[in-house]
Amino acid sequence: MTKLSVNINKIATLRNARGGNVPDLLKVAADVQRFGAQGVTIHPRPDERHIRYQDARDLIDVVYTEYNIEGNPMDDFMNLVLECKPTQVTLVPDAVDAITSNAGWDTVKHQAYLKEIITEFQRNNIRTSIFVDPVLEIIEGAKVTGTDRIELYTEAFAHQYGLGNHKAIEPYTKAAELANSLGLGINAGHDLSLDNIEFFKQNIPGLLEVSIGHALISEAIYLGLENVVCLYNQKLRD
Ligand SMILES: CC(=O)[C@@H](O)[C@H](O)COP(=O)(O)O
Ligand SMILES: NCC(=O)COP(=O)(O)O
Repeated sequence: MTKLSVNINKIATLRNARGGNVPDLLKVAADVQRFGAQGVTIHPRPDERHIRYQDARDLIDVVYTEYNIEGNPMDDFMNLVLECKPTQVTLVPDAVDAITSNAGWDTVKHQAYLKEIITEFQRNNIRTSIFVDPVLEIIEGAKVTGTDRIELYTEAFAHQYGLGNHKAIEPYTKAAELANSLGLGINAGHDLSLDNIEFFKQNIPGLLEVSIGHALISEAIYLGLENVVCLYNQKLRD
């Protein structure tokens, strides 16, 4: 069974739009777990445009499944993760002004840097995962960093699959086979959705966890919209 970790960034985006506490991020985190998610993911960004650093702290008492914090390991992020002690930290090399995560690590070029950071998190009993493209040298480089897991960056797969190009899965399958042979755990995420998740899962041996946010929250809106419009109409009847 592959674990589903729900990324709740978008709930915080919606909350921040009005400055209050609707929707309630902590309630959503509690609810997704009650509904069956095996993990909660957040990606606090330096500008706190969605998840705030205080949210990461408040979630410690709410997340009783796997708590996964993603981000670029700059000093503030490192300190936050070491304070929160989540189940897993996922290191993502995104620029401060990136709209969303848009690249995996170059695990060859940044090997010494990653090794040092990974060692620090592991010393604090935090499992590590690093965000990578499905490139064989990059997977080999990831092994040398000492990371427990990799997270396959699935944007390219999701995009191509949406265009009908099912062959786009091939580099991911090969990367997963190599990761398995090297003893690296495999996570995956970015733009996974109800449309592509089944095919992805079927083609990735040993897929331990997927973190899904943007599509899942959008799908929740669509799948809940009919119900909510009906509920309003019931209350508005003469
Ligand atoms: C690491 C990754 O793939 C991300 O998808 C991410 O956590 C989403 O971040 P945003 O919600 O800020 O786009
Ligand atoms: N690690 C990927 C993640 O948490 C969610 O990415 P997305 O589903 O919002 O694209």
